[in-house]
Amino acid sequence: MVDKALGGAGLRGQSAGETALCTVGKSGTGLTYRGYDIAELADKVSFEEVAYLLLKGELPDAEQLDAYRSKLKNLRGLPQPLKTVLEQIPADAHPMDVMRTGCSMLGNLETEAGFQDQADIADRLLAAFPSIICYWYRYSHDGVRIVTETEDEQIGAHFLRLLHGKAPSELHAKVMDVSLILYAEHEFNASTFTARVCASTLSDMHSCITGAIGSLRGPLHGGANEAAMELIEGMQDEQDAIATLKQKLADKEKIMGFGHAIYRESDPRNAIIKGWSAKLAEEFGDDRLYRVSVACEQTMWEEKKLFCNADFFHASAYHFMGIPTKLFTPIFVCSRLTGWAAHVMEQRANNRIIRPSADYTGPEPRDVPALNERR
Ligand SMILES: CC(=O)SCCNC(=O)CCNC(=O)[C@H](O)C(C)(C)COP(=O)(O)OP(=O)(O)OC[C@H]1O[C@@H](n2cnc3c(N)ncnc32)[C@H](O)[C@@H]1OP(=O)(O)O
Ligand SMILES: O=C([O-])CC(=O)C(=O)O
Repeated sequence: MVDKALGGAGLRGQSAGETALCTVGKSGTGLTYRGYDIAELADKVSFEEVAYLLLKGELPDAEQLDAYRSKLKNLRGLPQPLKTVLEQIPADAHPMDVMRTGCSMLGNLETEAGFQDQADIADRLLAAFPSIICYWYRYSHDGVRIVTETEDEQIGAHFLRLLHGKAPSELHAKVMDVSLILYAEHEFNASTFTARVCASTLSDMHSCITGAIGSLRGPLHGGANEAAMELIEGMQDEQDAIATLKQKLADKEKIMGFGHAIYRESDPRNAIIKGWSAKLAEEFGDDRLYRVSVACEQTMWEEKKLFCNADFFHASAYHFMGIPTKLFTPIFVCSRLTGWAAHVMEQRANNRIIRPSADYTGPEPRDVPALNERR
């Protein structure tokens, strides 16, 4: 029998294809990448190892990991025409639009000549995305042209160094690494499905990823981490959090960072990022945002049986690390690029154009009236 919540509109509960990349809501804590449980990956490996796992099929051995990290480090520079484009984008642009333009522009400069290039293009985007967003942000907000090549082994630490102009603390580097792991892959979510639909027409990698960025931008998907931050930053304390949420629920407002299309009781990524947010709050010295977040979590469960998804505690965690709210969803892009590209490759390897049918609800067949007969 179809779970009511998983039936109906939005293709909910319907299989739209096969994947060997990920399971959501099935085994272990409820999320696996190529068979490995998310909790174990977040505990034991780095984001570069997860990227390798998703893009190349297996976890790397020590030698492969070293070589992969060196390769990515060498791909962090941006071509001058791309920097010139980024310098034209105003400071008040939405950073997700910057990501979309950056990816698309790179597609003009480093076009995928054929599918034999796909793995290299994916690696290039993985290395270049933090450079694109931070180059634009630092130029448009601080007036500096940053050097995007750094010696950081890990992409999370590299991102924080580009953003803040100094090496991150060990704790911040660790949390960024875990965050990138948590966001890397999630089966047939809206943005990944966008990438696969585009791939199914045999389009190029940059087009698939550019489309996926557009889908992730919305507040019902990746944009929820920014919306969650906007919600909690106005809350003074736990009592305020409870009262605000009850009012919003009474007004039938959607609370961003809660609920999920597939999970029914919890999102396994939440407990992990929540734990790191608690540690960051302690270090930050002011735990208000953590406390109000916990009050929101309890209230939403008591009132609606709705739970925090991956985005909710990411808001406080990123804030504690000094990351501006508008860069939250671009970080998601820097991570999910791995899942998107892996899905594009998987789609290409066993492709049939994705073209579902629709249930027609329009008028019965009729004659075209002459112009002077139309009202
Ligand atoms: C990384 C990610 O992309 S995770 C998702 C991030 N998005 C958000 O956090 C946005 C807020 N959440 C939502 O809008 C939804 O929960 C979605 C988009 C994630 C899933 O949507 P759906 O699959 O349609 O949700 P679902 O079928 O479980 O909804 C059941 C009921 O709960 C309500 N509901 C679901 N989420 C919320 C919420 N966050 N706040 C208030 N009510 C909610 C729905 O309106 C629906 O009510 P109804 O039956 O009266 O219409
Ligand atoms: O799976 C979904 O629908 C949304 C989500 O959590 C993700 O993409 O990480």
